[in-house]
Amino acid sequence: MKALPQPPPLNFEADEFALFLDIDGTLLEHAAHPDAVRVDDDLLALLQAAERQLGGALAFVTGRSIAAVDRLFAPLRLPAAGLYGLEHRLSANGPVEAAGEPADIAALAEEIAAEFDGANVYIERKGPILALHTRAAPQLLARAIRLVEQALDRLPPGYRVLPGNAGVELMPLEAAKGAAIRRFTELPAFTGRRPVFLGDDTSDENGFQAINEDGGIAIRVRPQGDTLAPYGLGGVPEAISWLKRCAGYPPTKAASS
Ligand SMILES: O=P(O)(O)OC[C@H]1O[C@H](O[C@H]2O[C@H](CO)[C@@H](O)[C@H](O)[C@H]2O)[C@H](O)[C@@H](O)[C@@H]1O
Ligand SMILES: [Mg+2]
Repeated sequence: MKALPQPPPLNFEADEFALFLDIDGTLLEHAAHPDAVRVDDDLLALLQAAERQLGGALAFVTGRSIAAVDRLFAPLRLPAAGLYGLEHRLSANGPVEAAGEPADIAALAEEIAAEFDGANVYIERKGPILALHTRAAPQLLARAIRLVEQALDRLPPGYRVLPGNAGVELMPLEAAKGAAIRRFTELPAFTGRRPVFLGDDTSDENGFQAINEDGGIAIRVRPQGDTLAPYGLGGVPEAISWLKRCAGYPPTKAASS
């Protein structure tokens, strides 16, 4: 694959951009368990500065639940689309439109937990989405994917399986980051701005597609294989550095006084 060019630095203060951020693999390095990632004070301060400069046009767009995002980034709260857009919080202090766990997904979660009893596989129950994490037991990835694919045949229509490098997720068809981003771009705080989306994963490609169609800037972090994003950044440190340049962070003494 041809190396992607780096995105040009943007001026977040220019009232021109709306920023959408994936979390894992984009802002945070991966860890063996979803709860093992850490948000440091520097990242929090960067996000706060960016939110201010963008006039509030900043949102997380993630596969995590919004409750999990809030725990991670406390005390910072941002507008967020969680569960690939099945959950929304349209403004920083607004209510969360949460998604519950259907009975058939609850039953499947119990069944799969029994299958992997004693194995180092983390089963994350996220309302209508079931994620099996095998990062700590890579030899079990193929079995996890097989189990979820077999389960798909027994579920009512409307679900799909999204295999990854370190796990597999079963999710409703309407869970898609592109639609999640577009929900924000219709809001007063975001509308009329050029959307910019940073993501690192297959599940972000649908977001890149929407961003491309809407004249925005799509950036894939640690690009591997095909991507719809025209720009790339080498990894989490490069993504953070680029965001810092765009936000002029940390501020120089003259700028902050
Ligand atoms: O859309 P994202 O913000 O990138 O979230 C995607 C998933 O992130 C989390 O899982 C991933 O990160 C974990 C921590 O590094 C890692 O242990 C796991 O293997 C990864 O899949 C989160 O737990 C999921 O719910 C998100 O869907
Ligand atoms: Mg990610």
